[in-house]
Amino acid sequence: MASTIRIVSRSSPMALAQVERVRGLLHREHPGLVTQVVPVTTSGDRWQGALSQLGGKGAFTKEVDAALLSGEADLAVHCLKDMPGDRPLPEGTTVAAYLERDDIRDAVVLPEGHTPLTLDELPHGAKVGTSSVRRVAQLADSHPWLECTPIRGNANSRLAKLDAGEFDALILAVSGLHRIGLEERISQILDVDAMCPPIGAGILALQCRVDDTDTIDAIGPLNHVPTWREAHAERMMLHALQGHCNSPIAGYAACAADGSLSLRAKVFTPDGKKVVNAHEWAGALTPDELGMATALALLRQGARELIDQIPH
Ligand SMILES: NCc1[nH]cc(CCC(=O)O)c1CC(=O)O
Repeated sequence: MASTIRIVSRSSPMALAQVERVRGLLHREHPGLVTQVVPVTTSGDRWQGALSQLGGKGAFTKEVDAALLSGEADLAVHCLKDMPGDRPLPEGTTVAAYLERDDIRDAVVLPEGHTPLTLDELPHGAKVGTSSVRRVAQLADSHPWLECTPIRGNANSRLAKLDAGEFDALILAVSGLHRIGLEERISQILDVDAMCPPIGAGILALQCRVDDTDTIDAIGPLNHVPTWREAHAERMMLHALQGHCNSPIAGYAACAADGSLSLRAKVFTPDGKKVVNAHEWAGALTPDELGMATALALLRQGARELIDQIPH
């Protein structure tokens, strides 16, 4: 069993909070274990422009992967939703555990001290800060009077821009706000039917080297099986769709208490006017097979054309 585990982390408050959660779980499981944090800055953190101009995929994971593969660190903690979905993990690494899933919903946040409002109550032309093509597409259709405006940076810096008056509202993940201790900033939680979450929402994935059996053994007890099943179904669906970073894709698997697994998924046009929608139950299928079946259901309805028509 490992005596020390070095955990590579981006330096945003959310990333550091995620690492602290993993350290807490590891220390509870293995009281003698020593953990260390190895900080990195990724190109996605440095670049404030559109992610598509950065080669898009992997902007937040490239430097983290390098630290793992070079042996500078043993473990990486990723938001699953930020892991590239169109390509396999870097050769030599694996996700050896998924932590129990947090809230998958998005929330509306208003400037500090503002009276709570729902999206429906925001005035005509209100500036809503979000760069997510998934959020923009759904809002364009459901709330056409709002003006989505790009915003980048970590959640804390986005909130600072909101409080400085640059935006009238933000859309942020409920789970992320909890992780940085700012859930009291939530003005409205958006139901999954109103704002379908991204693939992998609220899931932390623990990545390590495939040959590092010490670390794999140490993190094994942290794996949450229902989350693992949901993650596999969602990720296979995303992989089979072969989206790009401008394709509004949304969806979530749900593992019920009796173990039955379902997957709902949607692909939108950027203006949200057209949507293809699938909802499949696993029955006897494995999570991967459910993901593939759901992707096929979307492709039969024209998802490929929809995705390929979007410039990227
Ligand atoms: N794109 C940044 C990011 N990556 C993961 C989360 C939230 C936590 C999660 O879903 O795991 C966030 C912040 C946000 O979208 O508000």
